[in-house]
Amino acid sequence: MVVGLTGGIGSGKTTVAGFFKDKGIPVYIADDAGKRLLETSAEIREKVTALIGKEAYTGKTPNRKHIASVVFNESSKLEALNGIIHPAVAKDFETWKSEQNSVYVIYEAAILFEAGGYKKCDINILVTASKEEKIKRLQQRDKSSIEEIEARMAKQWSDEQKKKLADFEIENHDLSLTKSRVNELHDIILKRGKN
Ligand SMILES: CC(C)(COP(=O)(O)OP(=O)(O)OC[C@H]1O[C@@H](n2cnc3c(N)ncnc32)[C@H](O)[C@@H]1O)[C@@H](O)C(=O)NCCC(=O)NCCS
Ligand SMILES: Nc1ncnc2c1ncn2[C@@H]1O[C@H](COP(=O)(O)OP(=O)(O)OP(=O)(O)O)[C@@H](O)[C@H]1O
Repeated sequence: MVVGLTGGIGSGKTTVAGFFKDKGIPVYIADDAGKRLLETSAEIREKVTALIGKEAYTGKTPNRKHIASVVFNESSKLEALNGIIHPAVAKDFETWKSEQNSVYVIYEAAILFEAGGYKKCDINILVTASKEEKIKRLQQRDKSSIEEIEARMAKQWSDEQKKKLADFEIENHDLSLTKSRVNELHDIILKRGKN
């Protein structure tokens, strides 16, 4: 089974994915794969340079801050970038999945619902936190400005929209409660795998 795991920026989805990993579950992080492919695929480099301009890369190294400043302020460019990265990530995930030996794997993606990836998952989990908590965590983690954070939030669906499509929610406030919820969902997923 493929279990999709998502949540808005700063909700704590990578932290939650880490708790599943601690239980021995293979975890694929689409954000990381996207970054790796942006760096290593010559085909993607060519397409992204054509879309964003020469400033997108310094040599072969992507200038992610510059790319982000362009796409999160211009929706058509974000859509085009998604159109370049998402099919490559989907292909990479299929290869990775075929190499795993587990009742289920976790597919962690920031825009699982927005981009439609949830349709390919057997179960979908949404990680939530309040807007204030998310902003506080991101400011601490990335030293991001409120404007940068809000520009990304504006490109994502609200939790209310996502909840309609999610099978389960993990409210991520207190980390020990989050961990217990992961244990509970792990048991539920294993049971489903047996049916
Ligand atoms: C624009 C890029 C270069 C910015 O890189 P950066 O290191 O600043 O951010 P990172 O990739 O770590 O993403 C951090 C968060 O930004 C948000 N975010 C990233 N991509 C998107 C997107 N396409 N739409 C909405 N929010 C997004 C998510 O909440 C994500 O968790 C990068 O995010 C990117 O290539 N995005 C487009 C491809 C994509 O959708 N990747 C994510 C899943 S494959
Ligand atoms: N329950 C929590 N209490 C306090 N801090 C937390 C909690 N959950 C996560 N964090 C911290 O908040 C930050 C954001 O968490 P994390 O990176 O897991 O979120 P994310 O949803 O994957 O973020 P992004 O959307 O940017 O990829 C991290 O520094 C993490 O250590």
